[in-house]
Amino acid sequence: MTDTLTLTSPAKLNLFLHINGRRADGYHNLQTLFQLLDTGDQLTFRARQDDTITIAPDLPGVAPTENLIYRAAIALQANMEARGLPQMGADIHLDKRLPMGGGIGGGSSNAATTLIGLNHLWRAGSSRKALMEIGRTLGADVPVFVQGQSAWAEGIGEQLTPMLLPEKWFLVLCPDCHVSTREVFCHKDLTRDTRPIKVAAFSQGGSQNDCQSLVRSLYKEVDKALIWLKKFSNHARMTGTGACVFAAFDSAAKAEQVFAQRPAGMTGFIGRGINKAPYYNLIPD
Ligand SMILES: C[C@](O)(CO)[C@H](O)COP(=O)(O)OP(=O)(O)OC[C@H]1O[C@@H](n2ccc(N)nc2=O)[C@H](O)[C@@H]1O
Ligand SMILES: Nc1ncnc2c1ncn2[C@@H]1O[C@H](COP(=O)(O)OP(=O)(O)OP(=O)(O)O)[C@@H](O)[C@H]1O
Repeated sequence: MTDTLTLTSPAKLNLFLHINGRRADGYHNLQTLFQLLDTGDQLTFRARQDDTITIAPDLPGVAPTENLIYRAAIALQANMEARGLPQMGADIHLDKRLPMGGGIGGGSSNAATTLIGLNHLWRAGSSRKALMEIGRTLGADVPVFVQGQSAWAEGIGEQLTPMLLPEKWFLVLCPDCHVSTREVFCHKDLTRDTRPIKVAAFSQGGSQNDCQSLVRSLYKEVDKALIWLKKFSNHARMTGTGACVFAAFDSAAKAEQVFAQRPAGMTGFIGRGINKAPYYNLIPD
């Protein structure tokens, strides 16, 4: 076993997102289908013998101690201390490729990849389930990335059933605006009374993203991107609370052909749907 590890921290899409109600603690019960993508950030972990955690480079607009990578590392250290294991540290390098605040889960994925990477490097011996519990304290979307499989999700996003989805090619457009997840969930006009559906009843045609109409009305950039993408796909929609929008294609060539025609100034990427995250086999079941 070496003391350095490089992992891809994958993006996710919410193929649909239904909001079924608000809980007493303010969080929302939802149903969603998480699709992992092969596109992601690169994280390199180098173990240290002292207990210091360093992360480079800094993320613009994020205080170092608020970086979800740092918070994940500290949470794992605390868990190890509680189990009487020796403290270790790490120098972590982040090659940020995913847009932030786009609804593709980059921060949550970084946190999950850190839990998995450091659990391995530090020989902490935590199970996938134990790491998912730690992940839950960091954000609603962290457990699905720790589980490392595309999945149907309920509860606040933590009750997960792995799904085998067709590995399509997704064109993701990233409108130039930052949508706050909290702002959307707190908004008075959010649709939050969709009736729960059964997993078998899911089909792209019979589902929606309940945040989409609200976010379209608040952010004209999202609206414009969706109008454009719908010219190429009837199923174009927003992921999470936005701002990114996506459409699925059967081949890379088709996705690239559409992407090449994108409006001037529009950024985005093409990613392949994957059923398992690249780090899936790093944790024993
Ligand atoms: C919208 C999704 O991206 C769908 O995948 C997630 O549910 C959001 O997950 P996340 O970004 O990890 O969210 P968190 O960091 O846990 O929460 C951010 C804020 O979103 C709201 N929030 C989040 C998840 C949820 N099920 N109900 C909520 O109401 C809360 O106001 C919370 O303060
Ligand atoms: N390592 C990190 N990578 C990205 N964002 C981070 C990180 N650490 C903290 N953050 C903060 O978290 C916020 C949300 O980031 P993220 O990229 O996960 O958004 P998102 O794609 O909208 O996520 P979600 O789909 O889970 O709502 C960022 O705007 C940033 O302030």
